[in-house]
Amino acid sequence: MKPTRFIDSVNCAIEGIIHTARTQKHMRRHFLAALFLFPLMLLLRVTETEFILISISVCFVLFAELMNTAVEAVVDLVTTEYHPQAKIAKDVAAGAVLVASIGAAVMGYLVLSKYIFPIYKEALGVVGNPSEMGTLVSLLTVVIVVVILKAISGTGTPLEGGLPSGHAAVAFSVATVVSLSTQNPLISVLTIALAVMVSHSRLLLHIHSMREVLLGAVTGIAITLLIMFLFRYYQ
Ligand SMILES: Nc1ncnc2c1ncn2[C@@H]1O[C@H](COP(=O)(O)OP(=O)(O)OP(=O)(O)O)[C@@H](O)[C@H]1O
Repeated sequence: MKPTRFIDSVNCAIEGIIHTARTQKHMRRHFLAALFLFPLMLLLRVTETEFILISISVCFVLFAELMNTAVEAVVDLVTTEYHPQAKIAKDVAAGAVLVASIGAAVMGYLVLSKYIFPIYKEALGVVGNPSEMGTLVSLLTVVIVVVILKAISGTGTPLEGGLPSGHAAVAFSVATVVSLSTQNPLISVLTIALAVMVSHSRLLLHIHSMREVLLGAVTGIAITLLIMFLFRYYQ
């Protein structure tokens, strides 16, 4: 039935949002990101203007996702068969979400990096610069531990597949070493982005599952930090 009262219209709008959150995993991720972001902004004591800028970016992403879901519903109503025009409509709507998300990520970076980077730099300083020997030993240890874990789990071959992902372990180990060597948060973020891309490629190639990649990343980071600590302690 068509709503006649204002309260009914608001109810319908909220139902639309709930439907989107229930059916679209991206919307749930956007909501989770927002849930994490708002307390973080309060914790970091961002200025009022910065709070407004990030809030607008977050609303814009949610808005784009709602529009994307509406376009998908209308297209599916018209046809569930493959149609080039249907593809264009859905792809353009998805493009809108992508543009809004990139905008929000850039805004988040510009605003939050100046609060987070000094804390991150301090954390890197706690572990300190790795020595050449420490770097070699940590990389070698990561490879050995990965092979042992693969043997224990009885999955994959030493160089491909299985638990954990060796590529993810080495990529994150290298990212950790580079982060500690440079003590530069921006370079650290960039190398971590590269490590994430290496790990993601293993998922795309269906060589590893998410669990294997995550365990690989944790193994790479944990072992590298441990070896760096040990070298610092005994030198
Ligand atoms: N009827 C169709 N005709 C042609 N291509 C289609 C059709 N339906 C979906 N597609 C293609 O599949 C993609 C995903 O569409 P789908 O309806 O599955 O949305 P979704 O999985 O919810 O995606 P999104 O991540 O964008 O929300 C579209 O971007 C489009 O390229």
